[in-house]
Amino acid sequence: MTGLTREEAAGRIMVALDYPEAGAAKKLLRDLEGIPCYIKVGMQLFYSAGPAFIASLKESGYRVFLDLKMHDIPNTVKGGASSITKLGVDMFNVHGAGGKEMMEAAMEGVDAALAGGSTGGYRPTVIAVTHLTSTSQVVLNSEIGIAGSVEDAVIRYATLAKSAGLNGVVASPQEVQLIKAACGAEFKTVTPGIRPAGAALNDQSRIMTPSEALAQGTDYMVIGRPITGAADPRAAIESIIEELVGNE
Ligand SMILES: O=C(O)c1cc(=O)[nH]c(=O)n1[C@@H]1O[C@H](COP(=O)(O)O)[C@@H](O)[C@H]1O
Repeated sequence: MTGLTREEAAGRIMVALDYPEAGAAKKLLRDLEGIPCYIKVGMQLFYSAGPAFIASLKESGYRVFLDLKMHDIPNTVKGGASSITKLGVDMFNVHGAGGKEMMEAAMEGVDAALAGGSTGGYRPTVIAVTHLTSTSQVVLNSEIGIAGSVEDAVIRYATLAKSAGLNGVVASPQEVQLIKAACGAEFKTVTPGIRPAGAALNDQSRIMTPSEALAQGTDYMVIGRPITGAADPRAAIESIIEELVGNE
């Protein structure tokens, strides 16, 4: 196997900008200047800073994953997907729990936006959340009421997402190999629940270290607090890149 270059390693990292407003997020971006990572904007920042912040990220040349986890009736998700596509993001997500028709509607929304021509024909990668990485086996069975293993439940959503025409899923790195086996190597895996050795778990449950996740074959690892909560965020991401370099 060939090792990753520093640039390739950085490109596998999606930094989660979980901040209350644009100013704090921009400070982090200044700290990370020159590192070619992917940027994830979630609901906290998007509900506050909105499309203007996405536009500023794109103008700065970042690849952007807009993580709004849509989960609604098909018609509403179709409209949401259309609006998101017009923002020109590189990736967005829906909840697999919305079902196949809802996921198909998301793809129709993308097509409708592209047909309108407002994105210059750029097609975003659409992925489905399987089971949140904060969900443990016990919570899945006892609280949510889904019987069986987390792995089986994740694979069910992944195969459903694939059959709906989506490009991949969000899951824990612990399920990557099963997803690739069930859905093919080209089906993207985006994995939060990444914790460098010794880092605080916070509210995550199904976790792995960056190098363990890479060894599973994950395409992208979403990392928030281990970088954004560090005293020196640039040193934190550099140390993760270092861990990944040469390790594919
Ligand atoms: O869709 C996501 O990005 C997501 C799905 C999931 O199952 N678990 C999960 O943690 N996330 C997101 O990934 C990020 C993880 O952040 P940290 O736990 O701070 O590394 C957060 O922005 C979450 O919203």
